[in-house]
Amino acid sequence: MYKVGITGGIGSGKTTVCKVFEVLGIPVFYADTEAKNIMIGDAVLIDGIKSAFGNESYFADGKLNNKHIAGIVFNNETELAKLNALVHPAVFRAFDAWEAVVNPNVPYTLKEAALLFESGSYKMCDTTILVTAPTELRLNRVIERDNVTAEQVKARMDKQFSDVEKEKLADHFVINDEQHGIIAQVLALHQQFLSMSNG
Ligand SMILES: CC(C)(COP(=O)(O)OP(=O)(O)OC[C@H]1O[C@@H](n2cnc3c(N)ncnc32)[C@H](O)[C@@H]1O)[C@@H](O)C(=O)NCCC(=O)NCCS
Ligand SMILES: Nc1ncnc2c1ncn2[C@@H]1O[C@H](COP(=O)(O)OP(=O)(O)OP(=O)(O)O)[C@@H](O)[C@H]1O
Repeated sequence: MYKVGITGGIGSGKTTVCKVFEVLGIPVFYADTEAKNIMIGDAVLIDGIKSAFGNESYFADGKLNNKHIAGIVFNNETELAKLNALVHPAVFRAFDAWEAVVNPNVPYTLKEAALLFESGSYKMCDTTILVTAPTELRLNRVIERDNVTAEQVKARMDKQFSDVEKEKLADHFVINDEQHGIIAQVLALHQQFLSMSNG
């Protein structure tokens, strides 16, 4: 099945863009959401996370203490590498399992991942989309959405490839600023992917 990877820096709007593809009937695998599901469902991973970041990584009811983990990893490269090494292989496996049961009649699938390029998982996709927006707009979107500080968002931006680095690796682009509408851009890409997946 033809596989499209989609990524973009924090707050670029990749999830919002994926929702438009979903309206067109395209199944989307959300790697960030899946990562969170696995982190509360996989006993081996839970143990690994507790030994790396402490028992307070989980609340008594089993929910993930995102703030606790984020506070450690986004301020320390080594700790972030540790978390990525624990979580990313499990997400790759979850994607393979998802793909094996997806409706075989769909023309293509989308894999949404914040770290598509950083993790190397773009190499498993047939083509890629990069969603971009100016840094200031991304910052403001995330501050509003997550009720966090600019410094917290910048700490995550610093741990991701810059848009310049990502642009070198991406095949297609969606500009999600205040001047460009995303719907027309998605429709145009959809037409291209339909012809690619048929050919
Ligand atoms: C540290 C955690 C618990 C913080 O949870 P929180 O709810 O605050 O953030 P959430 O997961 O919704 O991510 C929001 C955004 O933060 C950025 N981000 C998340 N993880 C990472 C990472 N490992 N490196 C760089 N940026 C990241 C992305 O832009 C992402 O879209 C969580 O992000 C996590 O478990 N990350 C590790 C898994 C991962 O790498 N996920 C991303 C790709 S699979
Ligand atoms: N074109 C737009 N117009 C208005 N609001 C938007 C637009 N695109 C995204 N947003 C808003 O900006 C915020 C960030 O968008 P979204 O969650 O899609 O980004 P993301 O790239 O998936 O972020 P993250 O990397 O944090 O997961 C959301 O609250 C979303 O509703």
